[in-house]
Amino acid sequence: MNGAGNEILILDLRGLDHEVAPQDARAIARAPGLRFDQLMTLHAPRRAEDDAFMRIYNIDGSLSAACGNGTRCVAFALAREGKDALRLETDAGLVETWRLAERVFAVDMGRPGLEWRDIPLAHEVADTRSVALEPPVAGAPTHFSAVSMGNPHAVFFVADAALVDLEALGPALEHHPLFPQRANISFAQILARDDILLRVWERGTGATKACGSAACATLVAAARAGLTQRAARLRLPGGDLEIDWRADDHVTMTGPVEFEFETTLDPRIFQDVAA
Ligand SMILES: N[C@@H](CCC[C@H](N)C(=O)O)C(=O)O
Repeated sequence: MNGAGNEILILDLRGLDHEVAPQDARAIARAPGLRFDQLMTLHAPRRAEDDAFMRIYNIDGSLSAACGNGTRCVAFALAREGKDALRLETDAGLVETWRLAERVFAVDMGRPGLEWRDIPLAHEVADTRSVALEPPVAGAPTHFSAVSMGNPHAVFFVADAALVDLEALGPALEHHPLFPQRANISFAQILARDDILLRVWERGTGATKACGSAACATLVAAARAGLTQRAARLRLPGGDLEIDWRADDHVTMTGPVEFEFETTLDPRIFQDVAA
């Protein structure tokens, strides 16, 4: 499936007692015809009130605790079972989803983490709204805003997002010593007080057409800096997301999903990797 162009592979393990190891996620990422930005595994719920537990893997096999676009894709997959509103548990806690139209879903992404330990950053900073990039990275802005949406985000405000060399700056910033758990890197251009252009380098995956949690983190960072209102359209290369930082401090993300194809996994993809 894809959510605003962010490519998501959902592996439904609800009937099985099986965990996907990082090397399995990497093997699936390399299997012919199975490209993804994130692999979402669905598991039986651990609490009676939830619909499923889900894990989120990047291309490099690393785990994330949040994936906004993937969560909308899971919501669409489970809507085929007649559930238009869901409670999904992740390693970061509960996310709730609801359907607004045939292929449009909203996700309550929870409260942003704004303390330096929440992100986490490598050392204490007084104000996560403007963190000095030390040591500096050639070609990158000198300051960024740090936000956790359950996963770590660094948001750089730039005058022209199209001019950013994402392939060069993305890896250097993802692995910057300020981020002990690495970070998702966003370059945001403010178009209006309710309109933001965004390009994202995702931790563990690379440049993607969209990143829902980055869109949420960017809106929070922009509103904290007084650059926008608390609700805005985020324009990403793969499509638009509507983000609302609500008065109760939760962030709601709304956007499209597309179903691409369904298949079963050929176990030989794991043997190939072992060999
Ligand atoms: N594409 C996702 C974010 C996926 C996780 C991220 N790469 C991380 O490691 O935190 C989204 O839509 O939020």
